[in-house]
Amino acid sequence: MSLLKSARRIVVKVGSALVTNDGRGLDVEAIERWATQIAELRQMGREVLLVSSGAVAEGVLRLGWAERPKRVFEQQAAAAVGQMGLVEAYETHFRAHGIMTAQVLLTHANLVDREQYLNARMTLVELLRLGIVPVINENDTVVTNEIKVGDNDTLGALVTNLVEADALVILTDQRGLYTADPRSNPDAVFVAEAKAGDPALERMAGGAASSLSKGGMITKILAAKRAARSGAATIIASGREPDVLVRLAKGELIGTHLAPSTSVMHARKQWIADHLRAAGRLTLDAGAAKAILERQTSLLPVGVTAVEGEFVKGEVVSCLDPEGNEVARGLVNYSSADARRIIGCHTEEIEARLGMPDRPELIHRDNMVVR
Ligand SMILES: Nc1ncnc2c1ncn2[C@@H]1O[C@H](COP(=O)(O)OP(=O)(O)O)[C@@H](O)[C@H]1O
Ligand SMILES: N[C@@H](CCC(=O)OP(=O)(O)O)C(=O)O
Repeated sequence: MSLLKSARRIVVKVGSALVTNDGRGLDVEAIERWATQIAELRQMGREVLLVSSGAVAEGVLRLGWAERPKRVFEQQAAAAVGQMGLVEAYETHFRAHGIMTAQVLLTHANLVDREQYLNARMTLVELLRLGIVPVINENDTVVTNEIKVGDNDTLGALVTNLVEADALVILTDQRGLYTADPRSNPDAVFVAEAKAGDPALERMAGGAASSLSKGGMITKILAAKRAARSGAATIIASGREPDVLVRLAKGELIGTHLAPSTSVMHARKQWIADHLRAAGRLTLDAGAAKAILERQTSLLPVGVTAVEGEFVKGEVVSCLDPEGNEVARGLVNYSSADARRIIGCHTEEIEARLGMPDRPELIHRDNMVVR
């Protein structure tokens, strides 16, 4: 049975190629169809948030450029132009069903700052309570390559976790996941059901098919793995399949269904796991890495052999085993300068090194997510 049948709160993500009719211009008929389907979902008692790509692709078209520009400031200009087209189209077509839309542009920085994260969550939940469909995109105009989420499959998963949605539906230009990219492998076999997070899926999925899109199938598979941590199911399906959302919600099996595992991460730990970049890195000795992996213990300074990067207390840092593999991430109790002074120390030596008593752990287990 479709994983959407019992989902009450749903994030729907639509990709650039779909939204812009393969780069020919905003596909207003497709937008009209999705609005009609989402209106019907709402009548079925479901809450829907829409994550829409297409700002850059539409902007490129409106500006008369031949292809997606390489330079960041040109992409940002295109996004600002194209986003106008997106919101206008969504607002018009949802209004025809008596539904208001709200534009929400998010950045990675908004989602890692705890206060902004909680604010974004409250705002989105309030919009849903008011019966509004939030239309979400990355705020491309203000983010640079280094600090952006980068693709809307990942943004869709972050939003799913943020609002604790039950399901993420990724609509794209393929039926779903195949064992290899069907464009270049005619023998590829369709995958109807799998477990989100299964590493075999990552080996099947390739990159984006055209310069219009960013992610490809791999970001969709990784998005499913990310969304599964908060217990959400992911469905990858064709946005061109007639009535796809409504049929899924009624229980029909369409597309690839990726079920979450049964263990769900606590919301606060989820927020830590959804930091896409760590502010610094701690290298652990073999004993500390093992204790964290096997017993989920706190990280004490005595088990750390090196500190890389500059960070302040409370930032997210990555913990590496002696071979350099990430074993955990967590909120650090010390700045990088203080951490460098106490690594290798036993707890009773910390006070002497720093001149004052402080927390015994570098990262407390409650603030740590084991990979
Ligand atoms: N294993 C796979 N199964 C299906 N599609 C794949 C696979 N590997 C790569 N792809 C490609 O991913 C594309 C969809 O991703 P993308 O172009 O980023 O779309 P969107 O704009 O919807 O995010 C497909 O058109 C397909 O060519
Ligand atoms: N924020 C960008 C998203 C680009 C993107 O992720 O595209 P896609 O891989 O088609 O979902 C835009 O609106 O153009």
